[in-house]
Amino acid sequence: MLLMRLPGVYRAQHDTSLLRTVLRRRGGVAGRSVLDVGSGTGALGIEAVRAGAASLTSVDLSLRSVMTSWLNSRLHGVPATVRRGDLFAPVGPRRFDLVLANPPYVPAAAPRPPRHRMARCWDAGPDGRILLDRICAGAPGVLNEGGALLLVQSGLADEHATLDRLDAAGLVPAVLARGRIPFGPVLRSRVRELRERGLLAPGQVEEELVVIEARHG
Ligand SMILES: C[S@@+](CC[C@H](N)C(=O)[O-])C[C@H]1O[C@@H](n2cnc3c(N)ncnc32)[C@H](O)[C@@H]1O
Repeated sequence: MLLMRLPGVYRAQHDTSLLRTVLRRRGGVAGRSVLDVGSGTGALGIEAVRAGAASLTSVDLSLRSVMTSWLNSRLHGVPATVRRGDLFAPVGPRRFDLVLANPPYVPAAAPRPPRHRMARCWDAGPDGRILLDRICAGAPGVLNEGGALLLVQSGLADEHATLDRLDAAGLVPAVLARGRIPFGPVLRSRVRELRERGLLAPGQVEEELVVIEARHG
């Protein structure tokens, strides 16, 4: 898929493509309303509309990402409502049949995600869970009955915590897919720190990506 990208916007990567593949294979998108939260280039939402989604809303905290999502949706002839803001806040009381999320999930030394800079696309606090936990807690409030959240994360950010939190929020979670990828530049630069913190096994050079589905009702 051809996507334009303003500087500072997350380039669609392995996590994006794993979630896109699951979306294609899983089906059940035709006629559904879709929310793409943390949309970046808009790749996931565009994939959903190509699979027949009836409507698409995209949200990102970054103005450049919002502009990029909007431009890519026009480039691909995909009607989309694009909003800037924090996670689910910009959609108000609206609910959706499908919520797609590839949030920041990389463990970082800083206790909070950065307010600016590219690192906002991946850094998510010491355990990598700042955004994941908020998505787990907030998802029931934006899902229609019978709807589902499809989320991708790294195994380094504790997939069991995600499954537990989704369950605690009243959703029914399951792992749909896994993929192993070599460390990218961000993880390569943090190997020593992550080993010292026990998040990486000695000799570990690959990261596991996990796609989790959580059904509402
Ligand atoms: C890993 S990138 C994923 C981008 C795109 N969905 C993809 O799969 O290629 C995470 C995105 O989340 C956005 N983001 C970070 N914190 C956010 C927040 N609190 N609310 C909304 N979006 C956020 C970043 O700007 C970035 O575009």
